[in-house]
Amino acid sequence: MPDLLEKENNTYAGEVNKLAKGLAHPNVGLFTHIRGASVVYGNLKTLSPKVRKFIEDNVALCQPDEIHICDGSEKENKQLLSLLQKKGAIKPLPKYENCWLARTNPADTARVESKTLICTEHERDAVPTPKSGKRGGLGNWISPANMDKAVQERFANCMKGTTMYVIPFSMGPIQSPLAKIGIQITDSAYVVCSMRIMTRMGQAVLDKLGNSDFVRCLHSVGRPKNGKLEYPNWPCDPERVIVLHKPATQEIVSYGSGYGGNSLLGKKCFALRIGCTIARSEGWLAEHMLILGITNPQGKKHYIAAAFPSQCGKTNLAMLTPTIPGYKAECVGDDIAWMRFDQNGVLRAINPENGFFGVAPGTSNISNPIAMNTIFKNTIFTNVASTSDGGVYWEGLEKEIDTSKLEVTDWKGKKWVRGESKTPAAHPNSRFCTPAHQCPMIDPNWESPEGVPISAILFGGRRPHGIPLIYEARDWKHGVAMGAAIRSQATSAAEFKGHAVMHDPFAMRPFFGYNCGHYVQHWLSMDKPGRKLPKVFHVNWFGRDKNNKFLWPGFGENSRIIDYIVRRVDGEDIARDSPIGLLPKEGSINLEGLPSKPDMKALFEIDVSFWLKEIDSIRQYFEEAIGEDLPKEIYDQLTEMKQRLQKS
Ligand SMILES: Nc1nc2c(ncn2[C@@H]2O[C@H](COP(=O)(O)OP(=O)(O)OP(=O)(O)O)[C@@H](O)[C@H]2O)c(=O)[nH]1
Ligand SMILES: O=C([O-])CC(=O)C(=O)O
Ligand SMILES: [Mn+2]
Repeated sequence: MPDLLEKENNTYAGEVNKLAKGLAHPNVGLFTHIRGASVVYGNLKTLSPKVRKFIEDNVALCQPDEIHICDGSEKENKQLLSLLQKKGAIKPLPKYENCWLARTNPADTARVESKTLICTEHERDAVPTPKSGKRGGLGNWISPANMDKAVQERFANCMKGTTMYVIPFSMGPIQSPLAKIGIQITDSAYVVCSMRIMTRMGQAVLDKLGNSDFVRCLHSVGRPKNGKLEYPNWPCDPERVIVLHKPATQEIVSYGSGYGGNSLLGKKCFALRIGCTIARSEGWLAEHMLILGITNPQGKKHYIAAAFPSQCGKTNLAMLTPTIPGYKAECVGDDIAWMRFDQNGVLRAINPENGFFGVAPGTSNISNPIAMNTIFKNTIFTNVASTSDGGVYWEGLEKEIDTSKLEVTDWKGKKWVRGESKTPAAHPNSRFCTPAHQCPMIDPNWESPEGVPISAILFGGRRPHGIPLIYEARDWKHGVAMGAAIRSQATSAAEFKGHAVMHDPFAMRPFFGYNCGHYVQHWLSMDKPGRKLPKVFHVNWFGRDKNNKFLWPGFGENSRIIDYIVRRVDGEDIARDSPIGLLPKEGSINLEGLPSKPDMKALFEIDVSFWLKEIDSIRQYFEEAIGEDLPKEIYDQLTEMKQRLQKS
């Protein structure tokens, strides 16, 4: 494949002139300049002085040839998609409507936690002080001077010969008082098209912004130091990847990766890492949580929010198809929740995103029919396999796509044969990026400016052994301790190998924007007079039996647990005490109609020796990773639980 990016005439203006005559934005042709770079798309006049200054500073740094100010229009989107296609960065999937496939450099397929840093004056503001030099794994710190250096080293002249895109975007519905605005600069059209799906993007955001401040986001896919691109279709610089956040000035800088979690800066970087620092100072919560609406057979509706680590079932639960009769589920969000108590003391949540960036493998009509009814139009797929009929394929679709009659090309672009090929067809962290409004069960209130009221919060993770299917916190403090103590098997969402059980407080380990201990303190501080605190639960869909089979059928059958939760919220007397929290009374989980009875004894067994060990390892982790920064109340919770277990 020739490196089209190298060619001078491959600039955006060149493309527009050659390819897209008549499609171009009215301002193309009326070139103006910012520091020598020509504005080839968009209207400089609509930019506030602050936005203009932000662009100017970064033009001076990155030295792009051209500047494109995104308006978010359909026309613009079409142009960029055809540009990406021409460059070989994406290919169309003609089996579906307006769907595209991107294959990344195989070295750029997931978030890189070790290269994700928080920049503060004092290290302790960003990360907890670990005991005696042990690495805590709860974030990485960088000093302001080193951040400046890292930026200079990577960004100086990094956009020479290319186009700089300026993306104004809103996290949250533009008119919501809970929404926040960012501007992302990037040199990737893939990022622009993806941001258009994942956020509210374009001119309307600039109109709303006026001359107010915004979160400053700078991104470049970068280039290796030697200038050689191993995968010209997917420029990146894996060796020098870095994702930086400076809460004090609300700045995000990301270099070297085009993969969503590192490059769509509205998502993890803004909505979680910077978001949680804003939330802390303004008294609310920015969380790695799905938001689900659930209406019971009597017509009463509740909303729940749930935090599970990456690849642990948020999207699937957010798109639940209840298997018990009379229940209706509706989706507000699948990954991030911004929540604040209103003047009536009700916790209200918005989904700051506008689309789903979901894990493809495992998604099927059996596991998640709702996702399957969402993703086959206007979607960008990344690192899935493709089929000779212009469709997509991944592990989990074996029963739905007969690959014996088709040729399959794996995520790396190689021929793949089921049963013969030794590697998976799709990358385990391959994703779909799809508009939320296409979801057939999207909640009528999903864009409600004031947010939806939250009745229950769930924490969970992948725990093969020892952790029951569901248990309930005794009170808020216990619930906060539950969140802080989340552990889960590693997945392919980040760079870790294997399935070791890792600690992941609040499912936020990769996403803390400030010291995790202070974060836990912030959660404790939510308990104020006059507030209706949600009930807190811990769930585990991933328990396994002796043969390593899942004990619980999961997916749609999780509605049986959601049913139990909303009945608890409504005050039903169906829980019993146990040393670890409240467990369902026998017979209180509706199992009617399940094709085979799960082993409820195994699903709810409380093995005292397991739990004593579990508590010791959690305490050890807290002491080593968070130390004195963790509030004493949380250590007390562990002590009390241990005493209860020892008495039982
Ligand atoms: N056994 C079992 N697997 C599940 C269940 N729910 C989800 N999974 C699997 O877990 C994997 C990840 O599920 P997702 O719903 O995409 O996870 P997520 O938390 O949204 O992931 P991120 O987008 O990385 O944050 C998929 O392979 C699912 O098939 C369940 O109830 N039981
Ligand atoms: O950020 C990403 O890569 C995708 C995601 O939702 C997660 O990992 O939680
Ligand atoms: Mn996620």
